[in-house]
This record gives sequence, C-alpha cells and structure tokens, in this order.
Amino acid sequence: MTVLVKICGLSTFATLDAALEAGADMVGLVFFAKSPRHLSLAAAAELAAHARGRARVVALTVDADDAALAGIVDAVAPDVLQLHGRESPERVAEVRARFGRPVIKAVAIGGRDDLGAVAGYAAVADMLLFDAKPAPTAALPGGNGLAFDHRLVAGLDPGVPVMLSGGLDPATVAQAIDLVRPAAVDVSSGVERAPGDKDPAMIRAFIAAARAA
Ligand SMILES: O=C(O)c1ccccc1NCC(=O)[C@H](O)[C@H](O)COP(=O)(O)O
Repeated sequence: MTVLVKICGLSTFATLDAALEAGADMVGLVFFAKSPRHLSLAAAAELAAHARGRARVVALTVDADDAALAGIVDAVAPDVLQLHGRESPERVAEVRARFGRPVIKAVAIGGRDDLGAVAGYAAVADMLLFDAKPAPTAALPGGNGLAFDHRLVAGLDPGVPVMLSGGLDPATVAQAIDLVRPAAVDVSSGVERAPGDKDPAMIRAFIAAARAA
C-alpha cells in the first residue's frame, strides 16, 4: 500500500522544492491570519503555480465564508480545499458544490465521543483528516504538533479515504501508518525548526519514512 504524503503549511520556495523533489503528493497552503504559516493570496498564487502538476495544491481554511473562499479559488486555483474549522456537514457539502473541488474535512479527535461526527462528514467530504483536538484555549485549530491516541481510529473505515495527522514527525510516522493504515499522512510542525519555519532535511526525512512504512 502506498501512503500519500501531504506537507502542510509551506511558505517558501526552498521548502516547497524540498517537498516536491522528495515526492510529496500534496502540498498545503494555509489561509488563517492567526497562523505563523498564513500566506497572502499573492504569495500563495506564486507557490501554487510552482507546484502545479507536480503535487496537488491544497488550500487550508478555517470557517471561511464564500467570499474568502472565492478569493482563494480565483487567485490560487487550488486542486483541493481543506476545511479545518467547525464547518458543519451541510457547509462542507455546500462548499464542495459551490467551488467544484474535492474537499478534505478535518475532524478533531480527543476521545471516543468525537468519533460520532465521522459518519456525517464522511457522507459529504472526499477525504477525512483525523487531527488531534486542540485545547479549548488554543490559538489554532490545527498545526499544533499535538498527537492523539491513534488506537481510536485504527481500523476505522468511514467509507472515504482517511488522512492521519497531528503531531507526526519523521520518527513516528511509520509506526502510525502501521497501526492506522491511512490512505494518507499529513505533517506540519513535525518538519519545522520553529512554528512556520520548515526544515528541508526534516521534510525529506518525513517523506522517506512514510514511503518506507
Ligand atoms: O498550520 C496551521 O497553522 C493551521 C492553522 C489553522 C488550522 C490548521 C492548521 N494546520 C493544520 C495542519 O497543518 C495539519 O493539517 C495538521 O493539523 C497537522 O499539524 P501538525 O500537528 O502540526 O503536524
């Protein structure tokens, strides 16, 4: 089984090139003003143009309204939209239909109770991203380098492909893949020297470890 790899929160050509040259399947661009990985539309458009055709370009938003999404779609032309906020299943379906792109919906997992939301999102999204549930006081709903108990989702088949994320890094990704058997893995903090500062060597190591799993 080949596991797809997404490197999220890229913001420079050097780190984007590291991801592309190492064979990343998806590259994530963050549109969330509070994030250290937030990009302007102009910067994101240049990075997306550089990646186009080499990896799928994923635009990550948090509870974005139609105007914000339209601005991103027009300027950046992402292949995929990742919804990482509290979007309801109805909103996910609406975004998918309105913008005509596949949607990855992030589902925050902190305990068994959170699995109750999975079926509703699986009915409307193209892929589910299982991420750690942040603390209620956290500034960011994702990209916190926080892991969750992967046993909660091991063997779970929601009927759409699963992307595993949350605190993964080059040292832990293989074991997580062995346990959960996801279609894809996603990383941000685990390939950074500091929030928003990606390390090309860590990106290469993460992709190699995921490929070897
Ligand atoms: O990266 C951000 O700054 C961010 C901001 C707002 C919502 C989501 C965000 N990131 C999500 C991701 O990078 C990943 O999809 C996932 O949460 C894994 O992140 P990490 O635990 O840092 O590897």
